[in-house]
Amino acid sequence: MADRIVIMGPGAVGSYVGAFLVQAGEDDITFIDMWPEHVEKMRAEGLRASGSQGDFTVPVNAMHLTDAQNITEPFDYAFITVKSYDTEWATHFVKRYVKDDGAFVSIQNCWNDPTIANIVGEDRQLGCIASHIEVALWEPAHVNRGGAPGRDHGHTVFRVGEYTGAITPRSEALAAKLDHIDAAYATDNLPGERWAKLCQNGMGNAISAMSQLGSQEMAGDDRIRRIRINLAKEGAQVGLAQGLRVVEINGTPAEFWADADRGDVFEELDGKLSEAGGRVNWLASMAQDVHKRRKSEVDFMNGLICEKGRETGVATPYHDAIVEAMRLVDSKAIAPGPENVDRVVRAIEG
Ligand SMILES: CC(C)(CO)C(=O)C(=O)O
Repeated sequence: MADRIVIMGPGAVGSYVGAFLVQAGEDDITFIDMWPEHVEKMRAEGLRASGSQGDFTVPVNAMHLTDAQNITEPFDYAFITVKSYDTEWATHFVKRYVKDDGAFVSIQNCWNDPTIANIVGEDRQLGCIASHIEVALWEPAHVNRGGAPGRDHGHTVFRVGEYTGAITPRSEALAAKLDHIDAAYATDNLPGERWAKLCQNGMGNAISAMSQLGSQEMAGDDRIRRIRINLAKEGAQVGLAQGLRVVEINGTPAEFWADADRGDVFEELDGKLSEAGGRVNWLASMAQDVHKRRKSEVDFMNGLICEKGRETGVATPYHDAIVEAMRLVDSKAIAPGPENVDRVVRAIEG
């Protein structure tokens, strides 16, 4: 069925998803964004998607925030794709343009589903995890995917779940739309999926952001691998302590990460990480933000793991140190660079 979909805040993920949905030609897609040059260039030249899945440009309907007042026909879906710290106002802003029975889909990192559900109602909220999509918007109107397509190696990238839990015709229909881009499924386990992605981001994004090292450089550095294993261990322990059905984190069960203090488990995880540099030396989204001198999502990512750790009585010293260092980067008190890895090591290990 053709739906009217608005993509609210098309950064890298929103632009990538939107470009493919426009190309698929089944739905009517509108982009609303706060970056004037992005909107202007999309209007003038179309939206280009390049990288591991080919290179194409599609004409798109792109609007500045100030144009939205002219929207007359309400949308069936709003895909919320802004950074976490913009979720609240962006949801309020777009809500008036969505049908009363329309739905809101968080295609974001972190765990913004409760924030959106509080604004629109639980029964109108869905979350979509984009697992290992690896996309970047380095210039207006051009999104690039560095990561290998998940479908090629049995990995499901898009996981769509209702806030209220059960798989529904709506979550299945959305998964079918996203399956045009890469492998997708509907899930009845949004919190467990979210937490696994949070751990995946929590173990990589901030360390990449503060050091400005890419995925291959991080895979080749034994200190960074040790930090990352401990970050994943803490994240997995906190997720399991909350009673979540945490799905695999980077292809490995959460219980295994949680057990990383055992020497043999640590060795196995270390071996896996040393081989997981990826197809290109990729900068995680938080590293892209720091590079662009934008605010990071650290409080919504590692900060959330610390907060839930305190609630469940699980110690999170690595995440605490990461949050502290990233706040210094965010406030420009320290510059990003590889020396910040030593700062984190010193803060934890003395
Ligand atoms: C895990 C990773 C690095 C790729 O999907 C990501 O989600 C991000 O860059 O935020």
